[in-house]
Amino acid sequence: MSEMPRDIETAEMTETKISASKVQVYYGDTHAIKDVSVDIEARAVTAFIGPSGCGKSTFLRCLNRMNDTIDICRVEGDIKIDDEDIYDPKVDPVQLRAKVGMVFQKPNPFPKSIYDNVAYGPRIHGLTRKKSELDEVVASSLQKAGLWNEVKDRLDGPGTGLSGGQQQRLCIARAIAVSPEVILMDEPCSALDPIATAKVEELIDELRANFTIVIVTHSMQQAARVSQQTAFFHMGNLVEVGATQDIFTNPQDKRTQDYITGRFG
Ligand SMILES: Nc1ncnc2c1ncn2[C@@H]1O[C@H](COP(=O)(O)OP(=O)(O)OP(=O)(O)O)[C@@H](O)[C@H]1O
Repeated sequence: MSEMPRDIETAEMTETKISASKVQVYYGDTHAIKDVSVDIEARAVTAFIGPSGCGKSTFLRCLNRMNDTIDICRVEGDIKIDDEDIYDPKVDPVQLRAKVGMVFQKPNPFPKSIYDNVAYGPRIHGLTRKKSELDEVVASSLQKAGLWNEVKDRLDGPGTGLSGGQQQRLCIARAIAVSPEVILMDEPCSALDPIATAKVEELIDELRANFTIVIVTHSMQQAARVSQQTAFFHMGNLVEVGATQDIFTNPQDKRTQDYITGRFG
């Protein structure tokens, strides 16, 4: 039995990795994210759910400054990762995106070999000194992504020659190869069949031991299966955030309840 006082125990269990405060996002005149504040737990999976167009992907892209690449997009407010302001002019977005990796809806391997896909990040960031070290990073990233056994005999083959589910796990291996702390996933299973989806979900569950994961999903079943924390967005507002089990069994806001019971969305 734990001897730890309850409040200390709870504080340790919910270490915050990302803290967003009063975030606004505009695309030109469109106010896409409205005053969103949320803490994202370290080494856990947080799911962003909500109806189409509610701002899930926009908010996700704020977390590694991917919105910087959209000309008409303007982000205001504070986002800190481990207490560092990621919008500080001192922060190099390229370095930030190594620390906060991203996996997209459609698997997007580079037109290169499986090996070179995974080696790409470590090479451009100069993370390894010799070929044997790079080999080791490639192998361990593919192992962590649950793909090693399927590709170890064809590392020189093209990444695009893999099945859709394998390609998505290759993209996850590519993200892992630069040792990120956070992995953002924007509907990572929407292009996959149920078996490939199950494998990626299993992988997400394993990865949360070492990474902070934020996943946008249209599937409430998926959010319930893979996440520990769920945030419900509606029309640019963050309506409710909390433990996944509480959001799905005891939502506090009528809009959350209507969404999870399928009344809209
Ligand atoms: N590049 C862009 N330029 C202009 N408006 C955009 C852009 N990207 C998103 N928006 C607008 O911002 C709002 C939020 O879109 P976003 O894609 O973040 O929602 P979402 O919840 O992820 O939607 P979905 O579930 O359909 O992917 C929408 O009104 C959308 O039209």
